Parts: sequence; C-alpha cells; structure tokens
Amino acid sequence: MTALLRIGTRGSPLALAQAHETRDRLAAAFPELAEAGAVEIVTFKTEGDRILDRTLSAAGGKGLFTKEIEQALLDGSVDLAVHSMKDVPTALPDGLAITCYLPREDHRDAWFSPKAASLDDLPEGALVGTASLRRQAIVLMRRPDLRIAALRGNVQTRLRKLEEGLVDATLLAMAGLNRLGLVDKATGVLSEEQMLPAVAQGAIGIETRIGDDRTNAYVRALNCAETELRVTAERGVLATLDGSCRTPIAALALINGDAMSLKALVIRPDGQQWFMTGRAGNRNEALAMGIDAGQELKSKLPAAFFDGINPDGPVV
Ligand SMILES: NCc1[nH]cc(CCC(=O)O)c1CC(=O)O
Repeated sequence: MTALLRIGTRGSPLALAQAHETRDRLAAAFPELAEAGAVEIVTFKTEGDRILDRTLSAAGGKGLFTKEIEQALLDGSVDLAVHSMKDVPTALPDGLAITCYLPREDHRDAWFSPKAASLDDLPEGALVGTASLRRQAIVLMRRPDLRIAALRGNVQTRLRKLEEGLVDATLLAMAGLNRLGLVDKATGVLSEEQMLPAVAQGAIGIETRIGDDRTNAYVRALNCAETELRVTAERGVLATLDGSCRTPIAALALINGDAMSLKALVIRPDGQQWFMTGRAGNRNEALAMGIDAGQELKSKLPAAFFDGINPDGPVV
C-alpha cells in the first residue's frame, strides 16, 4: 500500500529508535496506521551528522540537525518530523509547528568512567570527553582541575572511544541510553542538583505543517500535556536568552499536580561564573514562567559572558 504518513528523521540509531517509537504509538492509536507499510520512515543526513572533525558549537549555526528534514516537510516529501527537542531551535521556519510531544523520558545525565564512580572521584587533571558546552561548564564548575576533550560521534561511537581510553570519562543523556537499551553501560546517574539538564532533554517533539489537518489530527492524539508544558517553560527560558544547543544553558521544569517548578542556569563555558534562578507557579503559566526566568538571567549576564565557548582540549 502507499504510505498514509511519512516520517522524516535522521538516520542515527537514536533518531531511528525515536521514529520507531512514534510509528508504534501511531499504530497503537489508529488501526489503519497499524497496517504494513502505512507509516513510512524516510531518513536524512543533516549538516550536524556530517560535521565530525569539530564541535557543533565551533561549526556554528542553528538547527544543524533539523534543517534538511524541515525542508522535506515544507516541500511535502514527508508529513511529520521526529526530533529530540534538545536539538530543535526555538524559532521554527514559517509554516511549521511542533504539534505533539511524546511522554518525556528520564531528563537526567548519566556518568561513564572506568576510573571513577562519580565526577568527584576522578583523579586530578583527568580528561572528560564531551561536546556539550553545558556539560563542560558544569564539570569545570565542580572540578576546575579537569580537562575537556570535544568527544564527537553518536552515542555508540562515544562509548567506544571511552572504552579505547581516548578519554577518562564522559556523560550522556539517560533518555538516549534508555531508548537504545544501553543504560546498563552507565557507571551512575547524576541528579539534577549535580547537573541540571539541557532544555527539553529527553523529550521527543513531532513537527508538522500548520494546516495539514489530516496529519495533525493523527499526531495531536499522541500528545503528552505534561511534557508539552514542561518543554514550553524550559524553551521559554532558552528563547528569552536567545540560546541554542550551543550555549551553556540548563533548565528543568517539573510538574506536581497543578503546580510547576522551574530551575534555570546560565554558566560560563569555563565554569567559573554562573547565574541561577527558579520559579514556582501554576502549570498553566508555563510559558510566562520560562520567559520571566529567562529575563531575570538575561538582565544579570555581563557582556561577552558566552565568549571563548570552545573547549581548548583535543577533539576525539
Ligand atoms: N545533542 C545530541 C543529543 N540529542 C538528544 C540526545 C539524547 C536524547 C535526549 O536528550 O532526548 C543526544 C545525545 C546526548 O546528549 O547524550
């Protein structure tokens, strides 16, 4: 049969796992989508997948993991795009919207090291591999003696490089590990007090064309309201600070009944200066809380706060 829905995704194992989860949830909700071939998965190589010799922050530009797939959405060659919301810029192209958030996975970061049970136990001067400015900054805030290497590649590649001893430790999102069935490889988990997660970490968003009522009726049925509100608050912080995945910004919103709490952190890439704030309110105020927290942080940031953002260490 010809496909009723075409999903655009990156081709990495994690991206494919997320696309398969989306397809399975669609099939469970709509019998016609459970037929063989009803939902087709179309993979794209994005600019972010091609850049392997330097960090994405050094490469610059926003939407490195999303642009090619969004173009396919706009020209009609796919109907929905499945993204890690952590990789999605706050401003979307005209005509597109995030119309669905799947239930959020674990928002925390996992710790990996054959040498140390935790960040505090690493020997002085050890080399931590991460390409994330947020993780780099928080590691250096807590352990200024450590060195940072820009560790590139997908989740499996990074774990292989750790096993080969190219770095002494690394950090990865619990969400990706759970989705790939690799969580058993982690040495430990960092609490959000130890390492505040990236905006939207662990959340999958589905992007569609505004006005594509047929597709939107399907995907809206999968929406998780709590995830949508939490991501809305966190992305409110990010949008207000004009950040992207390349700036060391962390935020986490939690919901308890009708109540929402929000914590947000901006930290200099060398970890030597940071500003943190929090909000508590009703979950219906999610966006306003995020914007308000972002404005407070923005008003406190000294000029050139994010300068010198690239790690000095090697790229591995
Ligand atoms: N920038 C890469 C990226 N984008 C989303 C995830 C993990 C899954 C998620 O956070 O939803 C990862 C890898 C990682 O940070 O370990």
